[in-house]
Amino acid sequence: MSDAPLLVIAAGGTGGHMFPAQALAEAMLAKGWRVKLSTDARGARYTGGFPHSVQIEQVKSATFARGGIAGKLTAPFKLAAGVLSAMMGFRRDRPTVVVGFGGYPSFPAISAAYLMRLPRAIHEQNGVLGRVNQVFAKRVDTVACGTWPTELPEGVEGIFTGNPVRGAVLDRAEAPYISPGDYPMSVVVIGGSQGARILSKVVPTAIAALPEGLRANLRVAHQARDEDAVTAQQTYAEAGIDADVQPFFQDVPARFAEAQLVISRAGASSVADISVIGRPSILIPFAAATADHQTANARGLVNAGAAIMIPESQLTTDTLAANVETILGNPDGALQMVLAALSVSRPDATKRLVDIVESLAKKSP
Ligand SMILES: CC(=O)N[C@H]1[C@@H](OP(=O)(O)OP(=O)(O)OC[C@H]2O[C@@H](n3ccc(=O)[nH]c3=O)[C@H](O)[C@@H]2O)O[C@H](CO)[C@@H](O)[C@@H]1O
Repeated sequence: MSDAPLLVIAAGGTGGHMFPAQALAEAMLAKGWRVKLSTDARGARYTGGFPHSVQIEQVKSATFARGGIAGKLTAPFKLAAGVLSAMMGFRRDRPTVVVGFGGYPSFPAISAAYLMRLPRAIHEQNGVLGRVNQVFAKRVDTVACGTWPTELPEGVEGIFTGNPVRGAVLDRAEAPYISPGDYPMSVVVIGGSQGARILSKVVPTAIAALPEGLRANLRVAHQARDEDAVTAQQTYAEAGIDADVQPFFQDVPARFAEAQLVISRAGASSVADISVIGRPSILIPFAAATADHQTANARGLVNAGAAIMIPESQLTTDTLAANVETILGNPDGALQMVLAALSVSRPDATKRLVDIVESLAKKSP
């Protein structure tokens, strides 16, 4: 067996937890470390992009949030079995450092690391700790935060690392910005990985309601769910707006780079992409997100003066149209928003995470 140091990454559930985990895995392999990933069946769906040399271990994950009464009753036993199995694995593998990225599948490995006093950290992507990260915030050496500020329990000091972003986003970090003016301009509308119904309802009518002079200059790229696409496209067409409506844009980084304005949900990665490329934005947090974490995600950009936040409850054609006009009607203000977004961005989030792992490794017995 190689005597290279071993990083165990524990993550799961959704892509939101898995993508930053993948970024760290790639960076540590490049540093000559071995990497193991501990996840569950749901998380395993997002492992396609992980390098082949990452050994993937599937754990049985248990959550109190699903599975009805039977699920709630058996969850503690499943969790305990998972922790025991992780401890046996750690006795064999002797990890140098363990890092959790949230989600229930990260519970067994971080618990085992805590019980065995192994150097350990968690990374939280959102501005509010998820349930599992909440449990461990006081029981790890380092709490790394993808969003800043993050609401942390009293006595816990987080480190702002940022959320790792894709290479295609980094390639366009600080892309030159053409301030709004009397020429063709581009607006990008995205609703997170699944698209957002409410944006398809309100954004096309708001754009259609803009003053003629402004509207005539706009091209819109709008991510819409299949069931909303036809109506959205029609509304744009009737208002004479050149709109490209798709269920998912593969080239969001390139489109952001060309955009004068982004209208978006406030998922952690969307916010990170907007910050790193540096674009003015109107953020509409998903009101039903756990602990309203999307509002917390938006706060950094809003406080810096880089974004306008519209709560879902206040999202109407009129409020949105007024805010779009405010941004696109003020070239200097739009440029200030770009600079503000860049001032709070963390394009080096992966490197900051690597630094944390390397400094924890010094504590390894
Ligand atoms: C509904 C919900 O609960 N969403 C959660 C989910 O976000 P969800 O996965 O929806 O969204 P994120 O904003 O974190 O990530 C979306 C990513 O997809 C990209 N993109 C989007 C649209 C498109 O057409 N093409 C494209 O490439 C964005 O640029 C971004 O990089 O996990 C995040 C991280 O825990 C949370 O912050 C979100 O609250």
